[in-house]
Amino acid sequence: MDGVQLKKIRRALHQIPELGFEEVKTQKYLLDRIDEIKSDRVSVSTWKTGVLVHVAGTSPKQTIGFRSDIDGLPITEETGYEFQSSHAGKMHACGHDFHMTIALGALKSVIDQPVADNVVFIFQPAEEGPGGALPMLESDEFRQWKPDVIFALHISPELPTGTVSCKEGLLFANTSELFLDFKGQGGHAAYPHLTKDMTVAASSFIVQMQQIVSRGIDPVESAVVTIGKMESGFVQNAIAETARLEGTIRTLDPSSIHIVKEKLERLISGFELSHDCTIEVDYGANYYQVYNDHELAALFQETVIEAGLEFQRANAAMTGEDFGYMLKEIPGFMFWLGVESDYGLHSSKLNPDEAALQAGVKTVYSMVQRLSE
Ligand SMILES: CC(=O)N[C@@H](CCC[C@H](N)C(=O)O)C(=O)O
Repeated sequence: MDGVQLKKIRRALHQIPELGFEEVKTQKYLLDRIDEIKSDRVSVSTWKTGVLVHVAGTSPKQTIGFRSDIDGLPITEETGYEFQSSHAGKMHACGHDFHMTIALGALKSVIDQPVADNVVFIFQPAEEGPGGALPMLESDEFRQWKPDVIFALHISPELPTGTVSCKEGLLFANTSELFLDFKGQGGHAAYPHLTKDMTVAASSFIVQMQQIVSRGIDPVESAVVTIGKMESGFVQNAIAETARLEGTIRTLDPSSIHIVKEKLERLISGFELSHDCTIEVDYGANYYQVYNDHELAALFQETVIEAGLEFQRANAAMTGEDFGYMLKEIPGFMFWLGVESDYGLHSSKLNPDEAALQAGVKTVYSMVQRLSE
């Protein structure tokens, strides 16, 4: 596919972002495009809102998997693009429109220029939440074409367009979502002494919880606790009886996440006592770390450089990815692809450079060819 075709696909996908397991239009769009390019060596299957495409190799010894996530985020787009999201309050703010486009481009390359091994393209729902990788991995649809080796990409706004970045070992963190529901006695704004103000309790909790990482985790380990959303109250002159905090916990060491949770629960008990309230905690979706296979990451670096693409060694990041579950079971790796955006991932103004699409397709196809030698 040339740059113009890739751009067209990316823009069409960009307009229809859907949340986890609601990717109905996205699935249809993918199936329509796959239908246009498929040959008699191609078999297609669906799992929930996801899609799997198997391309039979010319003399297969193994199956190579490439996975793309397909969901968007509950963010209101502010890019001002003429092709901006047509779904109010939803946006491809994490680049999954790029990931899908690159997967379709690489699929077309594998169909047009066949390789010896079987290749399966996996379009996986619900990466942002509640997590599609683990249930998909366990599904019959996935198991029928289970790859022997698997890889995936993520766009990187911080890297120059087309630069590929990877490392062996740990790439992404262990994660746990965090939802906290505070409940106490609300009342009139003029009578605070007769209430248990949940806005004050939740605000104070956010401040206190900063010490979990700074004083509870070994400084040579890394951890993050972020609250991304806070809700409380209904009107300016009433004291809120409920408050809700939504956030995420990230750690580089899988065991540290339990330490953070244990300290959080102690803090909750203390707050329930001191603020005379109840606090319910829910850890939502938990993702296992993305750990790249050493040999495959080295082979990938060699392949990228030989293909004439720019390569930069990556550092581990506190981002999370449910692709970690696939890597726990199947050897493989994940890599970053530079898209040089003025705004970062999960920004309402994320504006990745579409010139990276062709570099992405070339990278994926070169690695498929290399693995298939
Ligand atoms: C690459 C990326 O941005 N991934 C997301 C994964 C979200 C996991 C889950 N919803 C959580 O927040 O813990 C990320 O935020 O890192």
